[in-house]
Amino acid sequence: MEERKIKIAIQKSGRLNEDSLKILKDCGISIENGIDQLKASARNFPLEVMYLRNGDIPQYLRDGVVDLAIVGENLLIEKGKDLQIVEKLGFSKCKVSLAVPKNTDFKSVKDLEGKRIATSYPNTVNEFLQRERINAELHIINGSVEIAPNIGLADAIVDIVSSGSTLFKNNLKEVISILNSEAVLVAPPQIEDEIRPIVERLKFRIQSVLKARDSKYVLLNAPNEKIDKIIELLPGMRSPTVLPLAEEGWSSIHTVINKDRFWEIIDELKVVGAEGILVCPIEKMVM
Ligand SMILES: Nc1ncnc2c1ncn2[C@@H]1O[C@H](COP(=O)(O)OP(=O)(O)OP(=O)(O)O)[C@@H](O)[C@H]1O
Ligand SMILES: O=P(O)(O)OC[C@H]1O[C@H](OP(=O)(O)OP(=O)(O)O)[C@H](O)[C@@H]1O
Ligand SMILES: [Mg+2]
Repeated sequence: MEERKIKIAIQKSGRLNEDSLKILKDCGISIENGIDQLKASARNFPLEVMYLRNGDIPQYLRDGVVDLAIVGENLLIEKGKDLQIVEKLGFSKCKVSLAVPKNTDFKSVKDLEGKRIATSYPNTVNEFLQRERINAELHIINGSVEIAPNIGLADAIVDIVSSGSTLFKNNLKEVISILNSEAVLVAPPQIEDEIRPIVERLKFRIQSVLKARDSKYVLLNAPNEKIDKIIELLPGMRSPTVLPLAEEGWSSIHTVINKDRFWEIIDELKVVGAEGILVCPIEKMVM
């Protein structure tokens, strides 16, 4: 009997497409490429990719057309509250924010009372307005929401903000951040027993890739009398590796450092006497 494959939905084109395929590739899963194709099979993993519109994916998951998907977390808040997050993926980070024309004197959320808000995310906005006990009029538009205030269609907008340059170009300012989002691996409310082991295998690989993306492998040399001080500064997976150098009285120390704390630790290491510091990317980290 042929092994059951899991079907994963990836955005057909747009913000999530490239990084979604990249994370699968980094998991060692090679997919025959073809953006014009609707689906593609992995050569070395029981997985089939279906290229779909982001906005359609929640319904495909519920209908069982696909078993998993990569979408923006903001989409779940908008139309996928019943779906479950299997893993947060760390890319496509953005906010869903309320913005108003730059020259608007906006003091608080109360200023929205009776105003017109343009958005592509009506459920998210309605939930926000209810929470804040505000009545406002929604204008649902599917794209280029940021031009709505300039053409007189709305007093405010709610849309995705990342660098802020779209707001800037349209003379708008962000006044309230409603939620934060990043790409997530999602599943329907119930994962079928038959595919659960494959989902777990994929999740394990993704976690190894994400941990590696967050970490650097650091090698350095130090005189033996400085080793204790240096080790105090190093987190490491368990504890750092210390190896003798050919030169008497010196050692090489190897460890793993989280990229967020990286420069801070390197500066401290130099101060206590580390030399010849090498920093290397890590491909996978299996814990
Ligand atoms: N500027 C951005 N920076 C970072 N992430 C973003 C940005 N814009 C959108 N995203 C994230 O990527 C997801 C997909 O956005 P994109 O604009 O590519 O597709 P869409 O128009 O929502 O969907 P569809 O595939 O249905 O056309 C969003 O839900 C959001 O999570
Ligand atoms: O803060 P920024 O970095 O400017 O990003 C925000 C913009 O990015 C998204 O649009 P996208 O470029 O995906 O185009 P779309 O409207 O066609 O989806 C989003 O809808 C905003 O318009
Ligand atoms: Mg968009």
